[in-house]
Amino acid sequence: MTSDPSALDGAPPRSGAVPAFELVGLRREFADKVAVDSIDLRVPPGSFFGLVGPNGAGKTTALSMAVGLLRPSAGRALVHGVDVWADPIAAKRLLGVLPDGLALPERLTGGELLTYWGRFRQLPAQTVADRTAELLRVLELDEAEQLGTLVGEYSTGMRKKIGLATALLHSPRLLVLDEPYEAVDPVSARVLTAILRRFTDSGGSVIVSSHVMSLVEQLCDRVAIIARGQVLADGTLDEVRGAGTLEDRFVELVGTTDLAEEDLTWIGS
Ligand SMILES: Nc1ncnc2c1ncn2[C@@H]1O[C@H](COP(=O)(O)OP(=O)(O)OP(=O)(O)O)[C@@H](O)[C@H]1O
Repeated sequence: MTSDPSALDGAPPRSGAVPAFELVGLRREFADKVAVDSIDLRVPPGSFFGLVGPNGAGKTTALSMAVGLLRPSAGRALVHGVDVWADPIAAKRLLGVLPDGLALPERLTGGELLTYWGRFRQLPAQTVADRTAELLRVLELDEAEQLGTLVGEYSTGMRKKIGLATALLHSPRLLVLDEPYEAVDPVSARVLTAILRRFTDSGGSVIVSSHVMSLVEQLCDRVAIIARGQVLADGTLDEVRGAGTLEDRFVELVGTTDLAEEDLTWIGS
């Protein structure tokens, strides 16, 4: 990874390569609320990028606009130079997405869902069959498949995993994953990390959103901290966290809400 101090605080890295992911003045209002306030971000190819921020910071709104799920009020989102809103078909070929609160067809098994998804993506039938079997095995969903378990009967973590499998199936160049580790058990989390690392090692780029600073610190080589719809820091992990931890930097930028002596005194009374 490049270590470019100009990448701090929203300034783009100087690298000439087309970014894997770029947001330019991306903005979204809901009535009179500004959820995402004209943000700029550039993520070089091969990055493992973490988007962190407190609840309500605008992470899901920004990522939803960036992958073509939510129309921006203003600005642009580009995937490997392709404008997601001007050329959605080309952009979506490059993109694998795990959205927040993914709506899945509940009456299909995981295998049926992947088969349907692969055909919808116009992949050859044999490729879909091979990748489906492999993904179900690696993500430990094969036993549920053998039992005929429907996606509607999946646990929250299993739903995350099948969602990730749909994002990977067409072998995209960029993965955008909203809270991929949420509700995933530690063993599955290791498998997920191994998959994502293999993906970046082979030249793919990953964007994850998370609240878990230690996880982002362990996984990501680039980070942005967002709060109140604005990017407060952006750069390599070392640039953003400086001499302390990412959590220290996060708290310093975002602020804390301390529990006062007189708050919630009725608890345990
Ligand atoms: N459909 C909507 N209608 C109105 N306001 C919305 C809508 N979606 C999001 N918001 C508001 O936009 C802001 C950003 O929300 P968003 O879900 O993007 O935050 P987030 O960083 O993903 O939060 P969390 O970490 O809690 O998931 C919040 O104030 C939220 O209330």
